[in-house]
Amino acid sequence: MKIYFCGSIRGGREDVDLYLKIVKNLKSHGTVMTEHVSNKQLTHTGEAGSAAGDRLIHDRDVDWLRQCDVVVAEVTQPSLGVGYELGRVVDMKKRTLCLFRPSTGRVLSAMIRGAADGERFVVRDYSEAEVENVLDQFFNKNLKNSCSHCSPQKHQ
Ligand SMILES: O=c1[nH]c(=O)n([C@H]2C[C@H](O)[C@@H](COP(=O)(O)O)O2)cc1CO
Repeated sequence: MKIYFCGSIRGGREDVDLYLKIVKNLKSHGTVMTEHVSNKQLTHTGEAGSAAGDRLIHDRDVDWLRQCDVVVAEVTQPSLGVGYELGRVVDMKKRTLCLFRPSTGRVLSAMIRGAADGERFVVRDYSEAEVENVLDQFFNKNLKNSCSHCSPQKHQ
C-alpha cells in the first residue's frame, strides 16, 4: 500500500508535530512516500531554494501522486501546495482522506469540503486526540481490498 501524505510546508509548519504522529500511524498501514513532510528539520522554506529545485519537487510529487494507492491530507493549516495536490488527485480519482480540526477556529475551504463525496474523497473533522482511531478506522474499514500491489492481508 503506497500512501501519499500531504501537509503544509511553505504554508507554515505549525502542525509538524501532528504530521509526525500521522505519518507514524500511516507507516503501520503501508509505505509513506512523502515522509519528509513530517520531518521537523524541514522549515517553511521547503526542500529547495531554486526554481529548478521547485520543478524537481513538483514533478517528483505529481509522479508519486500517480503511483500512490491512497492520499491522506492534513488540511487544517492552509497550504497552496496541499490544495494543488488535492485538485490533481480528484482528477486522478484517487481514494483520499482529508483531515480537518474545527477546534482551531478555522473554516475549511469550500473547494475542499465541497469536493467531498463521502466515498472516494472523504473530509473528516476530528480532534488531535482521536487521530489514530480515525486513521485506523479509515484504513481497516475502507481500504482492505483497494491496494493494487499486495494482498488484503499484507499491506506493505
Ligand atoms: O519542499 C517541498 N516539498 C514537497 O514535497 N512539497 C509538497 C508536499 C506537501 O504536501 C505540499 C506542501 O505545499 P506548500 O509548501 O505549498 O505548503 O507540497 C512542497 C514543498 C515546498 O513547497
